[in-house]
Amino acid sequence: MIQPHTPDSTARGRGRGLEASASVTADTPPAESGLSVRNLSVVYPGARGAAPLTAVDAVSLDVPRGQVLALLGASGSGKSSLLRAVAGLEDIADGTVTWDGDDVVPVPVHRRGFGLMFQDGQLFPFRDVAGNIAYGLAGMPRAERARRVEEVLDVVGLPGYGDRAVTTLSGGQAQRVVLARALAPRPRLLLLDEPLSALDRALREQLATDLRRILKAQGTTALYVTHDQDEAMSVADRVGVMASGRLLRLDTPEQLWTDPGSAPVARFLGFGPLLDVDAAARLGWSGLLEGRPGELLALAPGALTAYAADDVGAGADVVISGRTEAGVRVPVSAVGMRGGRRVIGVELAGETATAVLADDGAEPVRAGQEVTVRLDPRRTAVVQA
Ligand SMILES: Nc1ncnc2c1ncn2[C@@H]1O[C@H](COP(=O)(O)OP(=O)(O)OP(=O)(O)O)[C@@H](O)[C@H]1O
Repeated sequence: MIQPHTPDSTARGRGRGLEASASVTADTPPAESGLSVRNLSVVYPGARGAAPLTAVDAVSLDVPRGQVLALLGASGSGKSSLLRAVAGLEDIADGTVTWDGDDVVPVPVHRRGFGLMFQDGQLFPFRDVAGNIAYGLAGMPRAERARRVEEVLDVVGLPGYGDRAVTTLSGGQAQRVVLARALAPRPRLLLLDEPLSALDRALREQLATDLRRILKAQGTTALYVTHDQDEAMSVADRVGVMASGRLLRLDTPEQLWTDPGSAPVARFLGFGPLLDVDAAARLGWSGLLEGRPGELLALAPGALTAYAADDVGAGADVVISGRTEAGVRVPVSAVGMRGGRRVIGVELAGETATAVLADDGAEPVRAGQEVTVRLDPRRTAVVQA
């Protein structure tokens, strides 16, 4: 049975603006511990007379020691430019980057004590696994170096792989070696740019979970760039959502899901449709927007359940603001499977929404027929337009 809805149970953080939702602002003093970025901008010169391009636009954020922060955003949103600027690989047009309160901008890349891991880690093909990992440990006594190589191979789940030729590794194993190589010198900050993007989905999911475990076990401070929201949410303590060079939002995965704050962030996380008060009223759901004038009701993935049978008495009633709402009859536009469950596309307020098909014993559902959809109010959020 779905619990009675109270507006605050699904839509917290009233009145959060885009700017107010980032956890630090340009005026916040740099943190005494860990990475602090203030008002950082990266501007690329325009090619052949074109206007310069602001790839990172006045971004401020902190990564306290031992925390993992993921930057999430669509292609071209400026994530890599920000990461590269922190690494020292890109000039900054404005702003500051500090570690433990010390300015690192004048410090050359290789002296920052930051480690880097990219999508294609580019192992040296002529060195074995141990040789690749030891590469960053020059200057360490031989025996200690060998011990550290063994240690990080254990950490990434490849014990005893030191003698293997890197050309014989699978894609997943190769990226584990790349991670081991990045971790070996114990960087004070690890910068990871789409480290799993070249892998297939199943491997990506497994490695994302492993990566989080490894980074947390090592106490690694990390900035992690990805366009994959599941990856960001599984790896990071906090997730920053970027669009057009700006940091729209920075929060814990849980808080982002319960309160995305604004329409662009909600859309990027996969919420939809986003209903204004009129559309919500036509569907009988306007109670969820009570006291939130001008804002939108955002439906999270899985918010809708569809019942094919005419008699949907078996389905749970939805209680919105003390009223029991009947289901809504809508036409089916598409049928399919997702994550092993039958899902259907339904037309809702001019948008196609996905509903999970309830196992109500009905005949197979076809495009064009009508079904009843019910909303789980706990899977909604109220966001600024
Ligand atoms: N060296 C460069 N010179 C000029 N423009 C660049 C350069 N690098 C990136 N850009 C532009 O800056 C913007 C931000 O790019 P960036 O690579 O930082 O985004 P991103 O979010 O990491 O995207 P992706 O996920 O595709 O890598 C894009 O419009 C891109 O075309």
